[in-house]
Parts: sequence; C-alpha cells; structure tokens
Amino acid sequence: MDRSGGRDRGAAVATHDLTKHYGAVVALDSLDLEVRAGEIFGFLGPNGAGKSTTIRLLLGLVRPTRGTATILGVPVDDVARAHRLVGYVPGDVALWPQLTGTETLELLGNVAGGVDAAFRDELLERLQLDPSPRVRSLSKGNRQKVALVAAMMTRPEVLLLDEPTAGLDPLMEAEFQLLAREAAARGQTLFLSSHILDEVQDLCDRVGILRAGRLVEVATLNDLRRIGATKVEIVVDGLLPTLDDVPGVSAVETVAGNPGAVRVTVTGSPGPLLQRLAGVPVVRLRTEEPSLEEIFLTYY
Ligand SMILES: Nc1ncnc2c1ncn2[C@@H]1O[C@H](COP(=O)(O)OP(=O)(O)OP(=O)(O)O)[C@@H](O)[C@H]1O
Repeated sequence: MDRSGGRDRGAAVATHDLTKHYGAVVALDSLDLEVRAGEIFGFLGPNGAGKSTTIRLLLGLVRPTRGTATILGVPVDDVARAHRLVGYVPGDVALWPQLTGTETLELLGNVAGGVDAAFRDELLERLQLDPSPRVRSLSKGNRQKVALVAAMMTRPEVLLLDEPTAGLDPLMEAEFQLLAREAAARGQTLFLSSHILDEVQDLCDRVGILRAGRLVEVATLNDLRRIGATKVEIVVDGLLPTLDDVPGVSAVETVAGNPGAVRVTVTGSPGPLLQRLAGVPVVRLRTEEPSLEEIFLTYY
C-alpha cells in the first residue's frame, strides 16, 4: 500500500550486496533490499538470523564487510546526514542510568533537533510513561518506552525499530501499533524487525524473511498466504477419481473406513482439482487455509 501521499521519494532504505562477517560467522550475506517510502516493512527471522546486524549496519554502527546501504539516497556511512533522517530503537536499549527519563528525552532531543514538544507529551501520555524517575529505576518495558518516544518524537522520515515492543504489555503493544500506523499515514517509513509473527501480521505491508543471514523471501502477507498449501477434504458419493496426478495436488491420503473420502494438499490454484471433480457427485468439500505460523515455519 502506498501511504506516501503520492510523493515519489525513491527507496527509503536500499541495500546492495550488504554483507557482514564476524570472523568465520556470516551474520549477513549479500542483502539486496528496497523498502519503499511510506511503507511498514517487517523484517522477520529467528534468533541469530541477522536482523540486528542489518539495523546496526543501516545505522552506521558497524561497518559492512562488503556492499552498500542508503537511507533515502544518503549513504549510511555519511552518518551525520543519514541520522538526520532516522529515528531508531536498538535491540538492546542502553540509556544513561543516572539520568531521569525527562532528562534523557531532553538530551536525545537536543542531539536530534526538531522535537515537537506537544507531540512528545502526547507520546508519553499514550504510552503511559512517567518520565520523571531515573532510568536506572525504570522497568525494562518503561525503558523501552523511553527509547520509543525518543525515536518517534522528531517524526523522522525513517524509523528503524529492532523488536520495538520487547517488554511492552499487550495494551501498550496495541498503542504502539496505532502510533506506527499514524506515522506511516503521515508518510514516514517503518522498518520493523521482529521474530514474532503476530506483531507484524496486522501491521506490515510487506515482510522480508531472513534465515541464517540470507534473505529467503520478500512478499506481502497476502502473497505469503497464497504460497502456502491449502488442505482440502473431499467426500464423494461413489468412486473417487485419481487425484495424484492433478497439478498442484500432493499428499493424497485416503480416510480409513470411508472409500469415498480423501484429504489432499493443494498448492497454488485449486482450478485443476475442481476440473477433475467436475461430474463427480461431491457431497462435501472442506478447505483449511494454512496459518501464517505454518507458512513461516516452512521458511525457518
Ligand atoms: N559483535 C559480534 N561478534 C560476533 N558475532 C556476532 C556479533 N554480532 C552478531 N554476531 C553473530 O551474527 C549472527 C547474527 O546476529 P544478529 O544479532 O544480527 O541476529 P538477530 O536476527 O538480530 O537475532 P535476535 O533475534 O536473537 O536478536 C549471530 O550468529 C550472532 O552470533
């Protein structure tokens, strides 16, 4: 979905052959990715897949072994310019323990510039964060909220968020989702890493799936659902036609005790199966869509 309001600003995030080795470990292997301006892009993968490494590379916090990355056309190694365009929440939020939340936001706001104080206060209220205690005495979830407010309060063009809702309770997670949608509606781009499918499935336009440092898929969630195999149970009155050779049909299982019943798995269009069943007295046809969880497990 294009939420950029028709503005054509090119790719918000673009990487080419982006690669990071740590000794013998290939944390990220030749990533080619384009995230469009104004989209909410989910970056999914199991622990250790390379999500945080990618975000650190985009922030210029680590240097690539090979390859390039840009934020709205600005090379990420031009740190001063690139950081004017981004807000971020790191995976392991590290803040100054001796400062209060308010002081932290003031400090980070001075560095970033362009803080809208009214919007910052709205964020604090909506995330129900009292920023007056010292950071050292804040819970993990509340520290996460400080980082979220700091990332969002300047309304940056691009938000790079590494597991942004880690430690938030479900109510606050829902509020974060609202804030993320509002940001995208304003034309901001969100790049959201997560290993939790639920977190991205309601929010993201497209997702990239990373496994062991390699991008294995980039697709909309609807496309992913279509890629998955649908289970179909068919009951006919009489003899079943042969189904093994129907294009897209696999895992044909008969049902014990019922010679007219069969379970099959269909990938892609169900058309060929329906053609084969034309003229057969079908008494029951039940389909079961794959859950996104099942689809993701096939990638992981
Ligand atoms: N500083 C480092 N030194 C050595 N190896 C590292 C370093 N940082 C990351 N790695 C390795 O690179 C790989 C990718 O790690 P990364 O933190 O990017 O994964 P991730 O997808 O963010 O995982 P998680 O969901 O657990 O945060 C892992 O094998 C990790 O052990």
